[in-house]
Amino acid sequence: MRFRRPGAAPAADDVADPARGIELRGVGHRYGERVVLDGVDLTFREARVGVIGANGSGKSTLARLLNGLVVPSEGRVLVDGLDTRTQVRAVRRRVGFVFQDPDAQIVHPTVAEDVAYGLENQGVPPDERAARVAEVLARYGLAGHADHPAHLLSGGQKQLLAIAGVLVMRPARIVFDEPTTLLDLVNARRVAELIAGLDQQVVVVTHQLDLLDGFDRVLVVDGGRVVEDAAPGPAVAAYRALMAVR
Ligand SMILES: Nc1ncnc2c1ncn2[C@@H]1O[C@H](COP(=O)(O)OP(=O)(O)OP(=O)(O)O)[C@@H](O)[C@H]1O
Repeated sequence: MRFRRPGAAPAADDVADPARGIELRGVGHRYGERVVLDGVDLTFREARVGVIGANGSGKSTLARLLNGLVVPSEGRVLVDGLDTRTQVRAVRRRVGFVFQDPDAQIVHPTVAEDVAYGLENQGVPPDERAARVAEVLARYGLAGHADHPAHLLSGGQKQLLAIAGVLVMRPARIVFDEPTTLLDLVNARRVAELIAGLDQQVVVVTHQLDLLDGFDRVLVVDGGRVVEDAAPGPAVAAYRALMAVR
């Protein structure tokens, strides 16, 4: 039970409103002088959102804005009403992020330690931690690898481990930045099936267009702007048309 002094400011999570989803308001981003996103106004409430576009169009930057890995040079990004600029810790608890390269995410010597790391950071007690780690490793076929050195896993297993490390934190939303790019067809299909089965809201940046089958909404980014925002069929057609004239 938590007590609050009358009139005291509420804790960040107390004011979060999950019905608001993820909002980008008047967002622009520059790296130095270079403008990489401009005039982006979006609200994501759908369960499955895809982001596609040419290399360098700004997709990863857009993805990184969603959990505060990048703070916009202009405008605001709100997650359930929480501002990524001022409430980044609360935002990160709500939005997990899976990188293209799992080596960027795997930091601990063994598989189980790696998955436990975030929970430890959040002060989850050891018994609960062990149970949650065991559950998530079993779910993603890594139970037999719990004590193995993480860096010796195959590329596909590493990606599953990186995803397990995010899922064990139970975020309400997960952003995947090109999660299948480094994987062979079998592992890419496994990751696609895993994504399809998640209860969370999912935003996926990808060049693998069939990953978007069944998605609710797909954005096409070009030159730092969202140039199409539609169902997968029309969005992919717009992207193909755009690429055909280059
Ligand atoms: N940290 C950074 N510092 C400077 N420039 C950057 C940085 N990150 C990205 N950029 C530049 O911003 C632009 C957009 O990059 P971003 O990674 O968002 O594109 P992308 O659409 O995800 O590309 P890809 O499909 O190749 O992964 C690119 O020109 C890139 O070189």
